[in-house]
Amino acid sequence: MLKAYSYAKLSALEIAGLCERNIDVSNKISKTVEEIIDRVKDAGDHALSDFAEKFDGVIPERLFVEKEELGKLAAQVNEKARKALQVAYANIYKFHQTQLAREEKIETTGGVSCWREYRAIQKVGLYIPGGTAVLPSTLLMLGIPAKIAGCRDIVVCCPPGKDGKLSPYIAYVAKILGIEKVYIVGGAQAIAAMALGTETIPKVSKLFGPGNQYVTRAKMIVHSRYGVAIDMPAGPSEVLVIADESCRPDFVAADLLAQAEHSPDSQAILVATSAGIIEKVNKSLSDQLAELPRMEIAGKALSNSYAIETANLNEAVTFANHYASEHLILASEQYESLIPQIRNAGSVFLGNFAPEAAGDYASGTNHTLPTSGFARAYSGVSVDAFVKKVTFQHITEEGIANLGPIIETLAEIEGLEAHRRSVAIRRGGI
Ligand SMILES: NC(=O)c1ccc[n+]([C@@H]2O[C@H](COP(=O)([O-])OP(=O)(O)OC[C@H]3O[C@@H](n4cnc5c(N)ncnc54)[C@H](O)[C@@H]3O)[C@@H](O)[C@H]2O)c1
Ligand SMILES: N[C@H](CO)Cc1c[nH]c[nH+]1
Ligand SMILES: [Zn+2]
Repeated sequence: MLKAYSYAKLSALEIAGLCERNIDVSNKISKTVEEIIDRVKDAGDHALSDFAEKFDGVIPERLFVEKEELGKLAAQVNEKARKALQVAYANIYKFHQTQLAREEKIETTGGVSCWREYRAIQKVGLYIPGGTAVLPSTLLMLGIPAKIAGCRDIVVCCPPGKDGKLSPYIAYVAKILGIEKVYIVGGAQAIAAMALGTETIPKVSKLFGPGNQYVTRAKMIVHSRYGVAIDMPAGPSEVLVIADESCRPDFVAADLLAQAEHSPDSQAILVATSAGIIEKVNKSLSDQLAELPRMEIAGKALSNSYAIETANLNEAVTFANHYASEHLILASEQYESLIPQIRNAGSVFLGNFAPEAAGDYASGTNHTLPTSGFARAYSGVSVDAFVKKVTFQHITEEGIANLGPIIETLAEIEGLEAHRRSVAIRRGGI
């Protein structure tokens, strides 16, 4: 099932090639997305309806979901689902609540104090995927930190279901979060709408959320073209599992399939310390794949994935650091000793009993994470992403007397006389 490579036989170039994914080499996705953005800019809501018909096969009656309709949809959610969403909400809230620690005021020089204060980003746009599967869990993952941060205007966009309506689960989560601005729009057009504003959809300052390659590319383009901030590129899901002899091959296969079922362009990578483990996992993959409702999607993702045999766990972690996966699972009893070596990963799952689905839904950590190697430089979503950190400083007369000569010398070095004078004038003479 998974094509296998031996790490020892791979050149640096081949390793780099294996680590590349979802790169729009022919610019095909970029071109499509640019056209969508331009159309939304020119035709606003009208373009949104056209694209809904073209890509979703339905035109929603209204883009905005009125409060009453939101309530009616939410009421359709059964008790079991409500309970599960509430437990997930409570755990995610608990984990995220502690993320805004107050920072101390620091006196850097006598009379000179500096500190930072958090300020919520006022207008944020949350994209909730809904192409092949509607993800109410994503609304929890984005809505909870936005609320904790104190964002004032929270706009949510989600593609229409086959009936042209919003999913009742999304409506229910919006209700528990107290979010009222919910719009039935999906894809790159939703990103363009929130970035530029339309007759109905408000323009926001920062965009959040995962999505397919069109959505992710759209976020990157509106960021560079229109200066709208984005959380990070969070595209097709991926997982890398490091496994040694202490792993459970059937658990490993189940975790690989859990990510593979997201989309055909997802990647599920196995890095194992023996060919025997790869063989066992491959056997289990075939057995388990045959039972999945989303077998076709998962099968395509697996054909776009691979396994690597390494000599030991250290080598396996070295590869994982190159790959920089969205999710990293350490399916080994030795997981603790590997933690300090991990450099690049969005979210890490330790031991044989930590399925990645736990982080997807309910353990408490955020599931909106960097893909395609962006975990080398980006973190997943947290409360931090919804705030700006503003620095403050207060300097007394004594403070400027203490630090002034240093500032004046630095201004002289840079040849910026007005800078020097702005200090000198306070010290009693230019
Ligand atoms: N990285 C993360 O944190 C994370 C989290 C959850 C999900 N995901 C990923 O999100 C993605 C969800 O994808 P999805 O497609 O199911 O939902 P989606 O909501 O991202 O995309 C659906 C939209 O894509 C647009 N679209 C579809 N085909 C198109 C085409 N040919 N041209 C232009 N636009 C087109 C349509 O407008 C449609 O509404 C998956 O790849 C999943 O792996 C990632
Ligand atoms: N695995 C996804 C992030 O890549 C998140 C998710 C939502 N629902 C199920 N899974
Ligand atoms: Zn998932």
